[in-house]
Amino acid sequence: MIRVNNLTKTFDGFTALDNATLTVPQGSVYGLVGPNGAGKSTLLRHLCGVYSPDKGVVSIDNQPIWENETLKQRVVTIPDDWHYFLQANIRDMMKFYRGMYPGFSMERYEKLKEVFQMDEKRAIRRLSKGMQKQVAFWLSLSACPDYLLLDEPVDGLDPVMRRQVWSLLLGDVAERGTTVLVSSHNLRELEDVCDHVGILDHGKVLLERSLAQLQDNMVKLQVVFPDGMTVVPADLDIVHATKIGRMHTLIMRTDAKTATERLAPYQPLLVDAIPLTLEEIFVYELGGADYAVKDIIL
Ligand SMILES: Nc1ncnc2c1ncn2[C@@H]1O[C@H](COP(=O)(O)OP(=O)(O)OP(=O)(O)O)[C@@H](O)[C@H]1O
Repeated sequence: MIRVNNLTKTFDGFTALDNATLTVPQGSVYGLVGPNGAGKSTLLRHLCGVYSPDKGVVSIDNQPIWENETLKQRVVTIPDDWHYFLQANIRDMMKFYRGMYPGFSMERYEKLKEVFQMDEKRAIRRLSKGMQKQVAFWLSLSACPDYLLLDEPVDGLDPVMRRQVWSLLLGDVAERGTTVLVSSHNLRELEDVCDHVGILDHGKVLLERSLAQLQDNMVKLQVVFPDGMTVVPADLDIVHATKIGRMHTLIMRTDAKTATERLAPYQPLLVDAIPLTLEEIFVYELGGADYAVKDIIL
């Protein structure tokens, strides 16, 4: 489990992380979402032990990661700007990873060669940006880490490779219990893969939730009320309502069963629960806050 408690980091008087607190449960895929400059990369650099906290605690499996060489061998990061030795080809970098990470599996490396289909003798600097990212995934997954930290991981990958990479990652989560923390600007991109989401803005974690919590707490219903009933009853806990013709679309802060029961006395002609997107849930969860939530996460 990853725990970040009241983490503060300041650069020359500028506060990049401001009392940030979050928890990434074991075996989860945690999406860290926030706009440019929110502090995502800075947080990830603390988690892989590159930065030391000014204040607060950053621990993995209850041990501080800072200057903890043994723990770092179980944590692999793919940063936004993945680094390689300038003259290295893929095989050279593989040897570097194999030396760094005791969990590195040559068998996995050979298997993944078939997925990524690249000539190991190719100089990495001659590869396209997207191909370099593929190499980063190839080597990182071969290292069989317990924790995988990904900064904007699929940027630069084509749609087919994105799907491929996500399927490999989710396979590792299911089979090996790998814990994945993934940062992104875009909640939409994380919708299908994350089971936990945290929102970071101006160095603060605005909220974090598990998907199960999110899905149980809010419901979207399409409702048609009987003739003559044009106004939605005020006693329903409605966070958002729209109407097209006779069809009301209601977002209510409860679960689908309770919502249907509460609508029953009004004898609706139709009640149909439809899925809420993660974006909708976050927008309405944060709806009362005095900032442009949509600008933060969409
Ligand atoms: N080494 C540094 N020195 C000075 N300021 C820094 C440093 N690293 C980060 N910052 C500042 O901290 C803030 C957060 O930066 P960070 O790179 O963590 O944001 P981010 O959420 O990853 O952004 P992006 O989505 O654009 O990559 C920014 O204002 C950035 O300028």
